[in-house]
Amino acid sequence: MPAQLISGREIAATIRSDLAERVARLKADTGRVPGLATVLVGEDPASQSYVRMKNSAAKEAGIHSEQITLPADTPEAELLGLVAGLNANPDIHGILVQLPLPGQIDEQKVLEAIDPAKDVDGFHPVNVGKLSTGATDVLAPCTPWGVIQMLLRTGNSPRGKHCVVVGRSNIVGRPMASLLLRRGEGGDATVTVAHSRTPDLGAITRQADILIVAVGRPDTVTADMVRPGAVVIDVGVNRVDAPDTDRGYRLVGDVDFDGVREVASWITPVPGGVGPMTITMLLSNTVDAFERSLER
Ligand SMILES: Nc1nc(=O)c2c([nH]1)NC[C@@H]1CN(c3ccc(C(=O)N[C@@H](CCC(=O)O)C(=O)O)cc3)C=[N+]21
Repeated sequence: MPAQLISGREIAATIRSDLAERVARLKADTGRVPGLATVLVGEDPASQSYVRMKNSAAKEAGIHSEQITLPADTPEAELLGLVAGLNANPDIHGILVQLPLPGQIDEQKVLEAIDPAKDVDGFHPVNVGKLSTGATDVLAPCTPWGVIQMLLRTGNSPRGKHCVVVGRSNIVGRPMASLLLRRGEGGDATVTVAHSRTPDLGAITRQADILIVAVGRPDTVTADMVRPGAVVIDVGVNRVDAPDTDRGYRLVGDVDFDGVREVASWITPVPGGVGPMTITMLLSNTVDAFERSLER
């Protein structure tokens, strides 16, 4: 029997409608709404489309959303100045600087300039440090946080399971491992982290009850690398040429979907899997950041 699909699109829609209700209630109670600022430097088409999707999703949930677009040759100092202004802006509770940034800008410096309380990406070293020391009152990076929600909402709690994470990036692999290791709901897993340079990757991935793949290369995981009955989460979003389509490309994940779906018990599609959850958890983090700002 082929694997059941984990529809990120459906789970995201449920969470977004809950968020919209939460925002409406907060607005009735406080007269204010959460505010999100997205900053895009340059004109990379994929980044433009992600930022557009983030803004429209925010507006649909009733979140105030501002998009700031700067030219590709913006000096680092100017971007740092913009971030300082957003840090001081009482109508903005979440700041997202779209990555990657152009070469003249030191990404780490920009991420460190964002007020940790407004860091809805969860990339500031203070938030990274808190998460990796097990804090639960922290803004968690959107993609791995979305993966946790997908697991919980399909009855696939990671508690007591062997989770294998393939990929060690700061935006997915490392925070994914931290979340799975945390005490409490969504955590309590046994975690192995592997990556593209792991020799005999299949020997590791075949041990997984839950296999999470975030490498950024199509066909990184094939059917022979998956234990029958495993849950497979595909974080990859790769554009591959497809001259016969309108857009000229097709999106595929890091997992050989057609092969692996015959072996796994559950699997996420691409598109319609983790991607929509990433955007949803950004909204969720923005509402959380707003609520915490009210408590201060
Ligand atoms: N500061 C920062 N934060 C990010 O969260 C961030 C970033 N920079 N840079 C780039 C990556 C990538 N990312 C995605 C978000 C949504 C989809 C998504 O919704 N994908 C749809 C399809 C979209 C399409 O059709 O192109 C899907 O998978 O169904 C994908 C990728 C966020 N990122």
